[in-house]
Order: sequence, then structure tokens, then C-alpha cells
Amino acid sequence: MSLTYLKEFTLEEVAEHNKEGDLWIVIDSKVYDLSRFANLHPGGPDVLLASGVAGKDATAAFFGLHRHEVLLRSQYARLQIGSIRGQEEHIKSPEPGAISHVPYAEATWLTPGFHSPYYSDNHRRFHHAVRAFFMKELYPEALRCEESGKRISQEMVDKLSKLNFLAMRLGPGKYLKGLTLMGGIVKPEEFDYFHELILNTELARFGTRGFVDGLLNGGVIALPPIFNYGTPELQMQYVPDILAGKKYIALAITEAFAGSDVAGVQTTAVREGNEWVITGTKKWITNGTFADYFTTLCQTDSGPTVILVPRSSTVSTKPVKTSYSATAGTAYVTFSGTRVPVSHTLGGVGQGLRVILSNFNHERWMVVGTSLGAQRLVVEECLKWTNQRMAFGKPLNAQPVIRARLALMIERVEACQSWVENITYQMNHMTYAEQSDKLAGPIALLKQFVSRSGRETAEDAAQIFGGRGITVGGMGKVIENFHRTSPFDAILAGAEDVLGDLGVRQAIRKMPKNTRL
Ligand code: HEM
Repeated sequence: MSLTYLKEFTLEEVAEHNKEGDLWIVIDSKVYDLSRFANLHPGGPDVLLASGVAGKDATAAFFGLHRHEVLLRSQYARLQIGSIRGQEEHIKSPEPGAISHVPYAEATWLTPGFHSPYYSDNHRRFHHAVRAFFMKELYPEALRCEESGKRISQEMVDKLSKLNFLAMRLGPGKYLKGLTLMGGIVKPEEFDYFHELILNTELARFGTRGFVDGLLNGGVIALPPIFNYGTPELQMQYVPDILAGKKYIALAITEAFAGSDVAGVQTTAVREGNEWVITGTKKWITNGTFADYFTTLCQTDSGPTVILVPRSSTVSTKPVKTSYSATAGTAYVTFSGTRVPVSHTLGGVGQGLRVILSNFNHERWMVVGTSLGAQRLVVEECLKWTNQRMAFGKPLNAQPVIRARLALMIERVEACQSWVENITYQMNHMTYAEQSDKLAGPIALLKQFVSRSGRETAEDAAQIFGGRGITVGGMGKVIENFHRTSPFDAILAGAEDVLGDLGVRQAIRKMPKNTRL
């Protein structure tokens, strides 16, 4: 709101308006007329009429109870009638794309005065543009969808598609050729896994975990088998519309019968002439409620096989209600004798496990990125809250027990960041085949470590925020969402315990035969 036509007052003038029907207060040098709003105030009128509040500078009281964004909402911003003569506002809203100056709120490479071997100026420009776009355009949509449970709007998908968002989320690859990425900031041949990591960590800053998965994650995990194993004809037929955001795709592996035990899936594909006939069910399929296509793991006479299945009258989906928002489109999918041409086989009959397992590396690394971004946001929220919240007459961060929790949260997020960046660097220097061979174990261990760190951080943050950490909306909204949804990071794309075991088994497999103590 422009201050140019607002009046200036003295604190003495404000003090005269301190009763029901004539109630002004000051927050951060701005004068608000709450005379009519008092009865509508969600915290009730009495707290506003209290002697330390009515007609007074209520800045500290306000920020102990509300997020700054409350004052920026148009219906509240218009309550401002002026400002205090000679005072300046201190609490500024960040410019879209701006870097936070709260310690540890940003990764080292974004922190002024620090250095990193991994990121170039191009990564920095890319980061700035991504954060600005996300906060200006995507964040309001994230809040709306997370609350309503509706899928992302086509209008937003169209905007994202103009930036070639989904193509970028697939990582570096031939599908980027000829595309204008993020308005041309990065050339397709320059785009690397650090650019993609930036996208993943920034997405998580919305504090809306369900929406993050609703944001075309189905495409991120279901398209690579088509790129890596589909025929050129199949790619031509399906990929352009999916990348353009006109059609949607989901990865259909898990079943009520089989989760981490992917070899145990019971959906069958029986060959009849040049067609597969597919029968069975899939559960927890992200984006499944609105997907047009399903990259589906089936059992055949010759073993597990991945088949691309278009939605048809013999495919039905219904929502699975999970503890995060329905905006993710989590579905129960039923194939009732669904007929698909044999040309839709991805990676050869009986080769399904190889296709799925190699695809998992990128998916797990993606989950790691979003978990990391969310953890860093949680650290920032906790540092801010403990600094502004007064308890026992002092800021919360004056309490040693609170500082001890903050220390652990910071240590974890920095450890996660360093390991993720190391693995990302390896990905940049390996072919897909090398990644499959060398990184399956490290990525599995990394994911176990990051998701477990996330759940420990969620627990610490909930203790720090108290009741607000378990309340939807308001001061602790980010903490509540992360506390409720961080288990998704520990389960999706491979349960934590299974991944830890996978990592160690890979290490055992690669032990030199001739090694002894
Ligand atoms: C421009 C002035 C104010 C506006 C627009 C405003 C708005 C709101 C809103 C939207 C909420 C709902 C919770 C949230 O979204 O954060 C709320 C809750 C509340 N407000 Fe205010 N408020 C104002 C000033 C104050 C002041 C000066 C106090 C002083 C003590 C106060 C005390 C409370 C309390 C106690 C709650 C309930 C908090 C909770 O449930 O955790 N408000 N207010």
C-alpha cells in the first residue's frame, strides 16, 4: 500500500483512540484503525481493547501472535490509515526472489560472503528467477490447492509449461534440446542437475507438501522409462503433449499387495496377439486421479514388465485419502481387462525390475531435494519464531533447551545439504548407466539420512512451536504441515529402512574379494 496519501500522526494522537468503537493501534510505525474490525477480529475484540494494546504501539504483541503476511492481506492492509511521524517501518516484506538474511535460512552457496565449488553465476541467475516466479505466481496457487484439495489449475500448468518446467524437472537430457528454459536464462546444453536441485529445493519452500507432489510429480517419475526405454514412435506419440502440460501421466507400481517388494506386484498383463490385456489394481498412485497415462509395472509369463497404459473406459481411478492434501491426486487405479498395443512395452518383456530400479535413483534424489528445501525453511521459521516470541519475559531463544534443539536442526540441514551436493556433482559427471551402477547405494543411503533428519527436525520444530506446531494455519502453519507430511519423504520412492538396507547391500556387493583386516 502506498503511504503517499496516508496521514501522519503522533503517538499522543493515536493514544486518544483507545476504546470500543474508536480503536487505533500502531504496528511497526503504521497506524491501524480497528474500530469496526475489532468485532470481526479472529482473536476477538477484548485482546485489542486491553490496556497495553488499545491506542498503543502493539508491535511486539502483534508479532508474538501473527505472521507478517497477515498485514499484507488486502482486507487487513486497508485498515491502515497512516503512519507515525518521524518513524520508519523496520519489518519489510521480502522482494520476490530475494535471499533471506536469517542465518542458515539459505544454503551456503546463497549466503553472502560464503563460497561453493558447485554453482556458477548461471545457477545464481536461475535461482533468482525461479524463486521470484514461484513466490509471485505459484505460491498463492499452492496455498489454495493445498487447502481445497483441488488439483493444480490448467491455467497454472500452462504458465509453467511456457517455462518448460516439467522438462526441466526431468533433469539434463536430450528432451531439453531446442526448448527455451526459464525464459532463456539457461541454455538446454548448460542445464545440469544443480539447476534441477534448485527447482526441487525451491518448490519445498511453499510449506505445502501435498501440492509439491501435485505439481506434476507424476510426470517426473513416469516419463523417464519412456525416454530411456520407449521406441521413438512411442515417444513422439505421447511425450510432446505431456511436456506441454496438455496431458498428464503417473507412475503405477505400488499395490495394496506390494509396496517396497516391487517384484511382488499382482497386476497381470497377458499377451493376446499384438495386445496386452491388463488386469489388476494399483494403490497410492501420485497424480493418478487426473492422469491420462500410466507407466505401469505388470507381471507377465516372462516376468515383470513395464507397459505404458492410456486411460480408457476399462481404467478407473478413485482418490486415496492420505494425511496430506488431495491436491496430490493420490489414486487407487483399477485396470479391468485393459487392452494396450504390445508396442507400449518399455524396456523389454521381463525387464521391468531393471527399468523400475534404475528409474528410482532420480526419483529418490528428487525427494531428497524437496525434503532438504522443506527442512531449511523449517530451520528459518524456528530461528525467526524463537527470536520474536517472548516467554518467561525473554525471547524463546534465551532458553538453553531451545538453543540445543536449534543446534541439532542446523547441523542436520547442513549435513544433508553437503551430501546432496556431493551426490548431485557425481550425477553431473556420470552417464545414466554409470549412475545406475554406482549411485543406487549412495542415493538410497542419502535418502534414508535426509528423510530421517527431516522427521527429527519436524519433531524439534513442533516442540519449539508448541500448540502452534500442531495447528493448521497461523504462526506455525509451515511446522504443522511439515510435521504431518515429513513421513511421506520417508516412505515415497522406497521406505527408509529398505533404503538403508539397499545401500549397505550394494556396498557389500562391491567389497573387494581380497580384502582383509
Ligand atoms: C491490524 C491488526 C490485526 C489484524 C489484522 C489481526 C488479524 C488476526 C488474524 C487474521 C488472526 C487469525 C490467526 C492468523 O491468521 O494469524 C488473529 C488472531 C489473533 N489475534 Fe490478531 N490481528 C490484529 C491485531 C492484534 C493485536 C494487536 C493483538 C494483541 C494482543 C491480537 C491478538 C490476536 C490473538 C490473541 C489471536 C488468536 C491467536 C491464536 O489463535 O493463536 N491481534 N488476528
